[in-house]
Amino acid sequence: MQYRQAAIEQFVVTAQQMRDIEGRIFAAGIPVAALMEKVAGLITHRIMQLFPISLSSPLSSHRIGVLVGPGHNGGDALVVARELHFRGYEIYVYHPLFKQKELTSQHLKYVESLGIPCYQSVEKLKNCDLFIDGLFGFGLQRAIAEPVASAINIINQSNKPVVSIDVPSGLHTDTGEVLGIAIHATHTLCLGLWKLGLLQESALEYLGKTELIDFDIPLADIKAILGESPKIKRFTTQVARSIIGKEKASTNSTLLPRKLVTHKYKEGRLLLVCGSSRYAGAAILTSLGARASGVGMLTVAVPESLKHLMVSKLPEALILSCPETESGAISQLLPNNIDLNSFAAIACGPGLTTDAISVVKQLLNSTVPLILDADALNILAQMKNPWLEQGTIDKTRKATTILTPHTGEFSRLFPKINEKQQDRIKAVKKAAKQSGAIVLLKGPRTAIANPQGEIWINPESTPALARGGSGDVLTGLMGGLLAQSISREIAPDTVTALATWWHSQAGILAAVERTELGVDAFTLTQYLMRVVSF
Ligand SMILES: NC(=O)C1=CN([C@@H]2O[C@H](COP(=O)(O)OP(=O)(O)OC[C@H]3O[C@@H](n4cnc5c(N)ncnc54)[C@H](O)[C@@H]3O)[C@@H](O)[C@H]2O)[C@H](O)CC1
Ligand SMILES: [K+]
Repeated sequence: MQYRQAAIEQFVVTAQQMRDIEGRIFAAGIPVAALMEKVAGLITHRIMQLFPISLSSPLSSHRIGVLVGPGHNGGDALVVARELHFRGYEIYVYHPLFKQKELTSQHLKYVESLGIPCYQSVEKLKNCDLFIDGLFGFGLQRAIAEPVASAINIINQSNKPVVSIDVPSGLHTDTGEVLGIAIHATHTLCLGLWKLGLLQESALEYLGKTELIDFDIPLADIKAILGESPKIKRFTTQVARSIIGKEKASTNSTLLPRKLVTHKYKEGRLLLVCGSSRYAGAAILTSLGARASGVGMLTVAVPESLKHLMVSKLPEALILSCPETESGAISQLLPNNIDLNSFAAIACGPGLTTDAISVVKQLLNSTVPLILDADALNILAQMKNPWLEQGTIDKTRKATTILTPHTGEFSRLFPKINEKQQDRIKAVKKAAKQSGAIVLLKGPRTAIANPQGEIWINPESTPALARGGSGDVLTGLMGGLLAQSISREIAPDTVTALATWWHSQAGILAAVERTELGVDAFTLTQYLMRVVSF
């Protein structure tokens, strides 16, 4: 059971893939009506848990308005309506005039025969305490028109809780965009497998709390459509656990478990290149992020004016003081006797300013796994070179390159890939293929793509992280994990996703304990240690 649950939670499907998977189980013999009964039974059970009839409050406080569309989403909703009716809830049905699918119209007929009031005007449901949205699921094909659009508007204005079945009606199942108007759900019960649209930024404000209702689709049928190793996956805590490995030390002192016999050079050598006299804090935050990763040896290259500050903040780190420009940026990367290729990984960018051009050029010519963030990305975007155009950055460098832009940096790096229009997941996939790098596109649902088209999505985060400095912490943390992963043979895109997961879990934990206002970047670095003992 454990294994199934962990696997199921990772999968992500488009509407077509869901249709194909369900087509297989129907072809294998389960009647559509039987599956609908099973699914709707699971939904009913969950709704009764979420909204129990408490004996103390009169039944009338459990008036439930059920919104029924013409397809099987509506069919689900009618079965739920019927079952809640038998369990004492007061049910009212709204079913706009549509040509209904056969099974749906049969269920409507039976619901009416039970004396459950069914209306074609949503006004009649205005005294309900709760709504169940069964208007459209993954069969939505076009923008929602009248009269359903007005009905949805009335429901949204009612400020009553709404439980959406499968997908909030009006959201595109794959891109998450709003087709005309969409239900603002307080809960979304996604059926069977997570729909891609629910992981898209544009959908987030419509979802409410999301959960998956597993209706026992055989794994073989899922893999027959998605493949043995699906291209798009959710990076869940179970995935993090599986990467960290069962042999985790019980002390959980580091995220990547260590052998009893080890030494600092075996736990990774990381070089950070960051900071400027204008942005000294970025160098500190990046270094604190790296420290939290448990990396064995940390070297930080900063402009000479920051050396003493950095030594005082990070006594354990080797601080390299570099010559600086008039503006206080690093002008020359390192004293000659430092071999860049002696590091397991390099991370560069936070607080660099765009004056540090020669630094980025020098790092690009190293043959070491390299993370470029912040101003290193802006410098890369300004450079007239083939790095980003011919899918060559990894081949030219003969080492992994990881780019970690937020939306603004992304559009400067990849101006032709306008991720605002299309879905961000498609955009980051294109960018990775076009550049040959691993590309992480930051956001409330950060997506990480490798050049082979495989994508990790971070399914859980917190608005508390939308603050200056939290990206610097991520860069340091990611660099530290990358440096340690080389000896553990964990793929760099997986390490990137692991760092993202760790960073957001720390943010979530900090927000719970200190509210979303209490998660400044320095505090975040302190919570990173708290996550490992999960
Ligand atoms: N496939 C199954 O048997 C199961 C599906 N599950 C549930 O059913 C829906 C998917 O059902 P489907 O009938 O394919 O489509 P919808 O109910 O999502 O859409 C309704 C129907 O409406 C038409 N339509 C599309 N867009 C519009 C529009 N803008 N305006 C008016 N009408 C529109 C179109 O013809 C659609 O067919 C899935 O989400 C689940 O809820 C069960 O869970 C499992 C069995
Ligand atoms: K729905």
